[in-house]
Amino acid sequence: MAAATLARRIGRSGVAVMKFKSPPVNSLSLEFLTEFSISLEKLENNRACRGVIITSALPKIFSSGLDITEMCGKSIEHYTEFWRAVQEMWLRLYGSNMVTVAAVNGSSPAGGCLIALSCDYRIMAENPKFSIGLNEAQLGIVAPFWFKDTFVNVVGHRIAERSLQLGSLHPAPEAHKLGLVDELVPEEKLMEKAAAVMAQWLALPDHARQLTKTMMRKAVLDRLVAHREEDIKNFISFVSKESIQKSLRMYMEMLKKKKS
Ligand SMILES: CCCCCCCC/C=C\C=C\CC(=O)SCCNC(=O)CCNC(=O)[C@H](O)C(C)(C)COP(=O)(O)OP(=O)(O)OC[C@H]1O[C@@H](n2cnc3c(N)ncnc32)[C@H](O)[C@@H]1OP(=O)(O)O
Repeated sequence: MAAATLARRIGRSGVAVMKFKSPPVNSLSLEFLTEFSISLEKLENNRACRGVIITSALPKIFSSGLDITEMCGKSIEHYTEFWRAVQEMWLRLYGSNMVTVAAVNGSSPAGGCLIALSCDYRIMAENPKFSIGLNEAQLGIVAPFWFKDTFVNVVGHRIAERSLQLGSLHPAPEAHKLGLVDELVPEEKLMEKAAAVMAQWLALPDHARQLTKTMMRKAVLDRLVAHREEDIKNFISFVSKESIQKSLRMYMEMLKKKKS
């Protein structure tokens, strides 16, 4: 696959490093999501792999979230395939038996934030120009219940409610204060710190850690599994509305104008 180049390396420590590399902004296209899920599945099935560090190969951007062009002016069949791929990615990452550490080395709005939230631990570069959050409301769209559940499980109900309603993108220091990221480190120390955190988590017996993780996350995962088709239908009916299409088009235009 060409668009989403994901470098993987499993060291002697049993840790893979996955680097998003889909210029210009690592947006989560259907192709990217499919490749990401396949990569996770391969690592999950590799007994030599016990943990994965997820980061970006691009400067300043971890991931710009779902590829908005995948949600604009496409067919029902396309929306169905795209949303199933988004669900699949989350089910694999949030439900992973591996230790997952996000080394967030750039901005991470919406779907990018979901990826970080789905990991076991988040370390972010301490650059106030980098921001992270579920900003869907700013685009005139609504974060689905499982994005919300994942967010609540990290920061708690009150912070999630305020942040989601306002569609806030939190600069790194604020994200740390809110508990949205666990640690801030200078950018050049990010991978070193991620490896140290990984070693700490891998020092425990896998079975005890994995069963505990399942216990903590199962209810939220089961909720999407039980309502997967309904969630796809909701997405299609939401995104097919002309008012939503208009909001998405205006948002894309705003992004382009910002450049000129
Ligand atoms: C009732 C219940 C119903 C439930 C229904 C559920 C419905 C849920 C539906 C959807 C959920 C969506 C979640 C998402 O993830 S939406 C995506 C949100 N993402 C963003 O808001 C980020 C937008 N991008 C930016 O803010 C910036 O691009 C940034 C990432 C900060 C990088 O800035 P910069 O380095 O300055 O780069 P540019 O802005 O110049 O961007 C370069 C080009 O990339 C294009 N771009 C950027 N982001 C996206 C994206 N997410 N998708 C597609 N394309 C993107 C941008 O337009 C530039 O393109 P070009 O060079 O052609 O001008």
